[in-house]
Amino acid sequence: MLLWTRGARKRRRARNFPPDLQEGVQKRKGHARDPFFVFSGGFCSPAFPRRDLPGFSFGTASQLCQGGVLESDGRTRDRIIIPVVFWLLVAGTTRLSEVRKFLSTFGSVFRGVAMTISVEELCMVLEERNGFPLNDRQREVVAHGSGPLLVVAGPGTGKTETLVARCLKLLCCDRVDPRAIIVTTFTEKAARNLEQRIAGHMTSLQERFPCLSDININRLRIGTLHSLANDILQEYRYLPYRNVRLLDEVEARMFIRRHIAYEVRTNWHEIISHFSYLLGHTAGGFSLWDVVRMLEKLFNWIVEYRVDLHRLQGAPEGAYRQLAEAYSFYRDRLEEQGCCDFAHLQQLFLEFLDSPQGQLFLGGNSQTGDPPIACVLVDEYQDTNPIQEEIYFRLASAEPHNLTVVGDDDQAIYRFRGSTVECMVRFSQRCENRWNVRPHEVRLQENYRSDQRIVEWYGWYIQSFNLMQQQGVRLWKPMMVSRQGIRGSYPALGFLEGRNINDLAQQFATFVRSLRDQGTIEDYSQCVLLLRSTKEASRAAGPFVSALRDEGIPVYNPRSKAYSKQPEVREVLGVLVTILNPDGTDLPDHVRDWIQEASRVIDAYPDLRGYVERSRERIRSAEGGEILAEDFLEVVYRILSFPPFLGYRQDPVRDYRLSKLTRLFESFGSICGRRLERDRSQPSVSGSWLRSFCEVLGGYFETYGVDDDEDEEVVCPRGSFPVMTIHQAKGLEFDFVFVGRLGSACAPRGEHRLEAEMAQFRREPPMFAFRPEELALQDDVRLYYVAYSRAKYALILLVTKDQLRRSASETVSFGGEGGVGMRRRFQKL
Ligand SMILES: Nc1ncnc2c1ncn2[C@@H]1O[C@H](COP(=O)(O)OP(=O)(O)OP(=O)(O)O)[C@@H](O)[C@H]1O
Repeated sequence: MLLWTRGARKRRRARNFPPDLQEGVQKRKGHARDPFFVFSGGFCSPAFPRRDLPGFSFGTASQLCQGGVLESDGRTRDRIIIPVVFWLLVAGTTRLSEVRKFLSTFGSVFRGVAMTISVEELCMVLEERNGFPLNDRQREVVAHGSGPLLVVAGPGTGKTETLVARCLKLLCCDRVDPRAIIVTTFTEKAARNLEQRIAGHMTSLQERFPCLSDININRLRIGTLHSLANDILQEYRYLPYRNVRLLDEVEARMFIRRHIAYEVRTNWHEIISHFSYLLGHTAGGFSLWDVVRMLEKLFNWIVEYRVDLHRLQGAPEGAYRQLAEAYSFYRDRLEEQGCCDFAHLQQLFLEFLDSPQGQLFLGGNSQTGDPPIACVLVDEYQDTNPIQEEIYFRLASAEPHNLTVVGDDDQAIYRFRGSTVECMVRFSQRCENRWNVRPHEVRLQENYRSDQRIVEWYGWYIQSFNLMQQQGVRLWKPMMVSRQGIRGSYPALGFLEGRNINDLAQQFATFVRSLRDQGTIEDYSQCVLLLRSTKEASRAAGPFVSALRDEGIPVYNPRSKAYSKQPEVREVLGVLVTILNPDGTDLPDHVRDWIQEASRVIDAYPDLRGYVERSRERIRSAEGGEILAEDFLEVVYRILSFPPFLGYRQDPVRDYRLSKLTRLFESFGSICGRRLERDRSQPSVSGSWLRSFCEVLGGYFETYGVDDDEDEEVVCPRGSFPVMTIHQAKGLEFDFVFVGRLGSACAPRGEHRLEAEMAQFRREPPMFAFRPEELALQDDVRLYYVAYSRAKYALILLVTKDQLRRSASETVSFGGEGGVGMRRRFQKL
């Protein structure tokens, strides 16, 4: 259906229409005929050849109605709605508000206008694409109308798929403007995954229902809360965020080291002695990097847990008052240097939401055509922190508070990064207190991942702890059921028992080998070994990794913290220092090692050697204090342009490592400067710059350990056996899951003590307070719960005899009944 008007009077009226229609009017201005309004969806049949009309703009009736829910059969649409709208336009009632009023009044009578599809039609297309129908609970989430919604989704219950379907329902059935929807999740990788799934489904939906073809999902606001906050603050050119450089994690640490750590060590040392528990040791002798680690945690905590600074300043204990001073000092330095870290980005975003610009963002901006924020969808809500919780509540502050949160409180394992499960556990209470609305709650309980015996085991496991039954620890859930129908010919729950760790590792490697030799698995990447730490040290993954390698099984262990030990990394570092300090004077031992490794490649590759010699000569012959032509990063890029580094870049793993190194160099350069100056007394670049280069980068590797980057698309390369931390395996699934290093004591760690201690300073204290020991146990139980729920066909525990002997008291990994209960349920292999 096509509507058009003639003459200037009508054209003036057209200004009342949404911007994209106006644009169409403008485009047609110079044409012989006067403007066309082409309404897609309900106003034109699906077969209408819209793409054949270049220069025309298309609008939908729901854009007119601003996202009202409108559905109808074609007859109602063609015979009643369209003629009446046509009549309204011809009769001169082209005021948008009147057309809207008509549509919303009669839309409900006729069940709307068919530029939308029904939830059934949506689910049908999703089912065709996925190969499975959504279950009733999942449909309930998808079909939920308005108001807050809490989805408690156990492992493998398809929560991501359900969230994707709900987002599509808002777009296709409710016709909410994509710009009015915010979708967030915990990591960039997960955000991209959501985006891809939505885009994939949307393509099929648009092919099937051409009336949806005007939906542009590129306009969806989808990402992590950090990335969205950054984009929105820039888009709105929020004054306090203009010309501000966002520091990434590495830069923020280097910033603290350069600008704050020394001050704290000299002026505010009570902080260091009081909070030394954050470093895992209590004795003195802290390096500057130790202080950085401590301050990073404290400053983030202050911002993310919304500490009341006045209360902290007024505390009787000196350490608290000093902390308040040090924090203010840090904030001032950030401001002075025009920088912002991730925690303060959230703080700024919260302030923005209260500003007039923020109100425009939330309430809609008629000038830019941005609609009001209508729906907020949050995945992995269990990993939220209090400042993020506040942001979500502000984003959804307009009635009817369309805030959908999805997560599993039992899989909250990121307290050490500042997340707290309390946001999820108290969500309903918070909605009631704040909005006087009780959210609709849906519990997804059908598991599509694991054998029923595995599902029963981890369901029992988490409930077997009295502590987990206490109020405020976890949400109530029904027992999960497995819908996968997986049943292997081998035990779903088994354990391997070794005389000692080396014997256990050997048994494990032989068992893995036999799985493949007997054809139970086709590829080692169908399995995984999950550990708390995958460092290849004797107390962590070392014995298992060696045993696998001895069996000839290739191992994939990207989080071994061995990044700085990789030859290509050390060679680049060594070549760089060889150039910058030609005489090799005043260098710490670890840097001498780099140089030694580099000398081998410099000797072996003439082009590289030529460049190194020329550069050294330039530095030697420069005047003291002279600024050199090439800055530090230019030298790095030149080094990488010569063999062997050029060749290394053909190998994806080495290429990742070198890219990561250049990112680290860039971070260092942005904080400590890139310009190279000839030292006044030595034939090298400035001694102080060189010292900070060696200390900062060398110290960084040592303090934080650096992991290899992982290929984001490939969980584990085919042919290799993955060894992963439990954190790393979150969200993944494997046919055979081995869990090792069980039963480690759950002593409270820094984050637990900090949370318990600092709760008194929070603007909004937690609803339920726990002791550090309780928090530690809860976290460890959740960690093993995540590990156990990754298994599809078989879960195999790796235990030593000694562990089993002690296991009556070591319930943390075996459940409330200890090893006795575990042995009853698991079969010895
Ligand atoms: N209704 C369904 N019928 C069959 N399979 C389903 C259904 N819903 C989801 N699945 C499948 O279940 C598996 C688990 O889904 P998904 O990865 O979204 O789980 P999850 O809830 O995010 O798990 P976790 O919390 O453990 O990461 C996926 O392979 C998904 O395709």
